[in-house]
Amino acid sequence: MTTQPSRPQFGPAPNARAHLPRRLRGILSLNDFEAAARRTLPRPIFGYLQGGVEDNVTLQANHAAFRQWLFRTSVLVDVSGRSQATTLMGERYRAPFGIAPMGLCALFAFEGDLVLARAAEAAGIPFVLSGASLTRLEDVARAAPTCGWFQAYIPGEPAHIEGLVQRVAQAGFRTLVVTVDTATLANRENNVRVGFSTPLRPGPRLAWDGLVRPRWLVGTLARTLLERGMPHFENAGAGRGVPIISRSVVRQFGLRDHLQWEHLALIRRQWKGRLVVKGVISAADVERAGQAGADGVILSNHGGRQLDGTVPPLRVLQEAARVKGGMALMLDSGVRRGTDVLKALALGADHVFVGRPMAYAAAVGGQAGVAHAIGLLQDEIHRDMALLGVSSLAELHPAHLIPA
Ligand SMILES: Cc1cc2nc3c(=O)[nH]c(=O)nc-3n(C[C@H](O)[C@H](O)[C@H](O)COP(=O)(O)O)c2cc1C
Repeated sequence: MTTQPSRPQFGPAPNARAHLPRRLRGILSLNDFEAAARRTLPRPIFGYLQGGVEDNVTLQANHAAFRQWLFRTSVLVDVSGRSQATTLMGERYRAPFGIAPMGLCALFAFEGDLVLARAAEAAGIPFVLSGASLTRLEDVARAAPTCGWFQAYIPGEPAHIEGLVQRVAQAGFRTLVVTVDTATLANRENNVRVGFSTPLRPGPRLAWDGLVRPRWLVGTLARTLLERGMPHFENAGAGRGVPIISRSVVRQFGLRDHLQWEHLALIRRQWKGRLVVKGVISAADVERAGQAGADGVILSNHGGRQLDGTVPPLRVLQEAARVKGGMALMLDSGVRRGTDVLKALALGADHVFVGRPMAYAAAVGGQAGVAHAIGLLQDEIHRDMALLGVSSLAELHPAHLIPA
């Protein structure tokens, strides 16, 4: 037993959040960002970001999955030196979570991808740039030289794979995430209902949706058009894709329903950096990813945006942990709380990713908003580790959990 020098703990002071921009002061948890983003973003854009697929069975199950586990705590253990720093695929990160890849972030906030990348870089957590993003991947690589990962959808034609892989490597990314749960486009009825499409079609409805969100109209759309020009899909392949607003252009998604594990093996042969497979949801596929030479997998159901009724990743985590071999095992879909992060790590995850709340945070508060979101989750993990009775993440174990 060691005697600690006195380390006073202060409770929440009345002005504890005075340093935050006014818009962020009432945001006490990641969940609080959603309502604020709804007030900030035009209806079609918020709808695209928030939406799931069909009846939202998976979207709801993702959140319920974390509630199906409850903690067994250890008390009177010295947790004064606790740390949430972690090593993942040979890199050191300051927290066990990162920002999941999301398309179109430059529509949520001015320079949205850069805002997310810079906030992650400053906090020492990974940020995954989406292959459906509107910012040139080379610019994001500069903004997040140590924490930037790139996510690609496998181009349907093998000839296009090489060009993309070369471009990502030349930009300086060291981790390539290949998303594999998109054999075809999902049935996002929600997008139709809210008037969202890619490209967005200009018209009276879109104009009205923008006019009733003047802060977004001026601060994000007008500023982007003036300073950066019309956003395009920049990173779907080796070259530039279609613009985000157009009356007539049709976005070609390319056929992906013929892709197989051999295509992943082809990428493995060309990509010399770390390779992560995102969107697997079964132990059998985790094993196949390992056989194809992946360095890691992200268990994910795309945040409930692909096949409705897919099992939440948390439910398959333990079976995946048994077969992961030397791969890093990661998870996303529904992570909102420090307790969610600790539950996932206790069940075998090495790292988790958060999607929507980070985009909401960018919409509400730009880089300060994302920094606030990251800080909230870090604070929760730090507090929860103490209450749970662990000093390092390596101590987390299934024995910390009991089914609800
Ligand atoms: C608006 C939006 C766009 C997304 N775009 C992509 C994408 O381009 N590539 C990808 O692999 N996953 C994409 N995803 C899925 C996320 O990477 C992640 O799996 C999911 O958001 C995690 O669930 P959560 O939002 O509940 O945290 C997207 C998710 C959202 C909400």
